[in-house]
Amino acid sequence: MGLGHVAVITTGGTIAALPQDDGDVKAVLPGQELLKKIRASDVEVQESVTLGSYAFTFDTLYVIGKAVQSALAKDAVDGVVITHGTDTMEETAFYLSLVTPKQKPVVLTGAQFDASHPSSDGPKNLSDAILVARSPAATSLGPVIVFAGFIYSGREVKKIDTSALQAFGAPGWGPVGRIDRGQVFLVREERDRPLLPLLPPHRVALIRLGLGTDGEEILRIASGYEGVVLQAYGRGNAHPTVAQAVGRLVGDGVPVIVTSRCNAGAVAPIYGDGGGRDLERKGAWFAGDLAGEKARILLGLMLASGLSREEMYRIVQAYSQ
Ligand SMILES: NC(=O)C[C@H](N)C(=O)O
Repeated sequence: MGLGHVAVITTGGTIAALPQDDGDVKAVLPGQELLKKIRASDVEVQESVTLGSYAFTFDTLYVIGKAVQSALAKDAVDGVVITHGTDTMEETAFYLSLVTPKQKPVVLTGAQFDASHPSSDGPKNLSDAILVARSPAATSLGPVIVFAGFIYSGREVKKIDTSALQAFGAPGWGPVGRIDRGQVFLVREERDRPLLPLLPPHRVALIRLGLGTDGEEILRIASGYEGVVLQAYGRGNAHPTVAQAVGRLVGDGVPVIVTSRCNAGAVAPIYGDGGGRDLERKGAWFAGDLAGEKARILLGLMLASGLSREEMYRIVQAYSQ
């Protein structure tokens, strides 16, 4: 491994999980135990939470964000690794990319097989992540996920498989780099986008449309929320009554962002009769190929930051491509 002092912040997940007597698999291992399996030198460990990432809340994101920023602020630290459950890792990676200045590499990793498995992927993923955290060139990528030998952008990455070792992908784009025989290869750049203050995001409704989802349903689900993200069909289309619902929400001061329930590709206002053009006419913002789960974090953080609607719109544009 190359040189450089790395802070490893542990948060639980399958990489730190073991089967318990009752059969439940739970995140239990202390941070030092994860490191023992890879004989890494020049690494400090800091435990944050010890949870499956499915149990995270926006407050957990904030706690991790603070831990990352204080680790980055230490002169002795050259890069940061966060061990994390895979279920919501893409959301934490994106949240960190919204709030973390690009000073040093920030890398998230985890495992699909728990630590009791004879060939668990955790140790390899962790040593790859440390390697990337020691690569100054990775700084400009912002927070990334390193998994199964590949490096993914925090904006693009998605968990694509519930059980395969290749748990992550960046549909439509592919990885930004890979690790091979102890070397880090980067093939793409990540553009600079506006940063937001480190805060717990506000709650935003994330509504995935299914055939027949109508405007009334949308209003019922959205009731009480400060913001709404729709995972609409294809290019960003919906039943015509959904456009009326969007008009109502926007008129009441509730921002609405349109994303797609497709795995890859951007939304765009193209169709009429309830299509994206109608949603746009009613005031919805289109988020390109940003995933709905990430648009939810972005909108929640913008609402927490108290930005004007114009500033929010500009930031959605910046993150939509
Ligand atoms: N593979 C994993 O890490 C999944 C795990 N259940 C989690 O904490 O998200």
